Amino acid sequence: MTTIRLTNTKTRTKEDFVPIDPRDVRMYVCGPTVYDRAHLGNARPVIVFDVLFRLLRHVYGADQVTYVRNFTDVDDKINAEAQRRKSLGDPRTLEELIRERTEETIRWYHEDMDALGAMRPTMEPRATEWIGAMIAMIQDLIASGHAYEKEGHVLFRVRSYKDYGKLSGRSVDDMIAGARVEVAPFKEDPMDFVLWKPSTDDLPGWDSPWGPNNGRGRPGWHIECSAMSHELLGDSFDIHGGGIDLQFPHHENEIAQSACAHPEGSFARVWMHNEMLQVEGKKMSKSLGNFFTVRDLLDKGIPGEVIRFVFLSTHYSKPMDWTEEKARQAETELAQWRTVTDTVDASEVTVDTLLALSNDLNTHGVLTELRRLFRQGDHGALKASAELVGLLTPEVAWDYKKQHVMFVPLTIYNKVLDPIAAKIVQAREAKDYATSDRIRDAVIAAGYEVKISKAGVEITPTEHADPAKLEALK
Ligand SMILES: Nc1ncnc2c1ncn2[C@@H]1O[C@H](COP(=O)(O)OP(=O)(O)OP(=O)(O)O)[C@@H](O)[C@H]1O
Ligand SMILES: [Zn+2]
Repeated sequence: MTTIRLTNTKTRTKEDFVPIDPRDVRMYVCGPTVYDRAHLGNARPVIVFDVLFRLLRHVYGADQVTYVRNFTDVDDKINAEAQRRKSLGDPRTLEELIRERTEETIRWYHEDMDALGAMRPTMEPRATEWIGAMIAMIQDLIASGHAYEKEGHVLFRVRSYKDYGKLSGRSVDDMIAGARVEVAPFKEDPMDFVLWKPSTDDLPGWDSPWGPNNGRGRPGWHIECSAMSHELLGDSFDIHGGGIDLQFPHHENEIAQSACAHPEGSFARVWMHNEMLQVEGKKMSKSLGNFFTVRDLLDKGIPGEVIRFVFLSTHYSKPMDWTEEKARQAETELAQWRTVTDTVDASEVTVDTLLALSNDLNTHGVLTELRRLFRQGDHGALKASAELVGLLTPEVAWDYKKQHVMFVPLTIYNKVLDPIAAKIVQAREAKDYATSDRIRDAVIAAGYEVKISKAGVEITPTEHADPAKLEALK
C-alpha cells in the first residue's frame, strides 16, 4: 500500500501517515462562517483538503474515509447582516433574517465550491444543530476544573492545561505579551477564552445552566469544532486541517478543550495547515477588504477548473498570489489536455503521480507528471492521473474550444500552433537562429504573438490572427 507522508504542524516534521483505523480514516477541517460569499482565499483550504480527501479515498478505499467540515452558523457577523436588513425595513423577525442569511450563504458556498470541483465532505454539521453537545462538553470542563462560570459567561482556564501553546510553539506568557487578548472583568486571567456567553433576547440564544434568563446564551467559536468533531469522529481521529491563520488561537483552543474534556483520547493526530492566498504580500481577507469572491471569477467566465489548477500549481505550505497570467497559462494547458482526453477512457494513475501526491501533497509535482504524460501522448494515464487531483473530470467540464481568461475573442488553434512552436524550439536547440527567426517573423506577420523564453515557445493569437497564413509553416 502507498505510504502517504504529511507535514504535521504539531511535530513540525514530515511523517508517515498511519491511520488509527485504515477502514475508517477520519478527517476534520474547519469550515466557513456563513455570513457572506466565500472569497478566493477561502477556496484554498477547500481545494487542498479536497485533494487530500481524494488521495485518502484512493489509497484506503472510497467508503473508508470520513471527512467532516462544519458550517459556523452562529456568529456576530451573521447577526450584524441580519440586523442591517431589519434596519432597512424588512418586516421579518431577526431570527428569520438570520436563518435566511445562513441558508443563502450555505447554498452559495456549495455552488461555488462545486464549481471548483470540490467533492462534498461526508458530513457538514451546522453549529446550531449541536448546541446540546457543546453544553455537555462545557459542563464536563467545569466539573474537572478546566472552566469556570462568571457573570453568565463560561471561560476556559488556560493555565490549567500545561500543553497550551504547543501547536503554535508559543509559551503562555509570550502569547499574553504578543496577542490581542481581551481583558475582561469576568476573566481570572487575560488568556482565558470564552466557551459560552450570554445572549440578549433579540439575538440567537439557547437555554443553558449558566446565568439569568434560563441561561440564554450562545457558544464561543472554538467549542463548536471540539464538540462537533468529538460527536462525529470520536475521542481520537486522524487529521485536523484548516488555514494557518487558525493555528492560534483557534486550534490551540480546540486542543485545550478536547484534551481536557477527553483525556483518554488523543484528539487529532496530524495537524495540517494551508498557507494563505495573498494580495501584494498580505493575506486576502474580508477585514482588510483586499478580496474578490470565487463567484466574481466564475462570473467573469473563468472556468472553475482553471482556478483549481492555479491553486494546485503552488504547494499548500507556501503563500501564493492569484494572477491573470497564471490563469491564462492554466487555461491553455487544460484546453490542450481536454482536447486530447475528451474521447479517451481513463486508464491507470501513474506511479509518479501517486508518489508526488503522497509526498505531502506535492501537487506541483503532479502537474509536472501530467505535462510529461501529455507530451508522451499517454492520454489514458493523463486522464486517470488528472482525475486523482480533481482535474479533467466531468464535474468541472467547460467549453475548452473557447478561450476564457484572455479578453481577445478567439479559438485555440492548438493543432496548428503546437507543431510550429515545436519547430521554433528545435531550430533554437540546434542553434539555427536564422530558421527560428524566420518562422517567428512569419507567425507574427500572420497576426500572432510569440513569446520565447527558457520555458519554451508560446504562440497566442491576437484579434488579427489569420490561421490560413500558418498552414504553409506546418
Ligand atoms: N487568504 C486566505 N488564504 C487561504 N485560506 C484562507 C484565507 N482566508 C481565510 N482562509 C481560510 O478559510 C477558511 C474559512 O475561514 P473563515 O470563514 O473564518 O474566513 P473569513 O472569516 O471569511 O475570512 P477572513 O479571514 O477573510 O475574515 C479557514 O480555513 C481559513 O483559514
Ligand atoms: Zn475549527
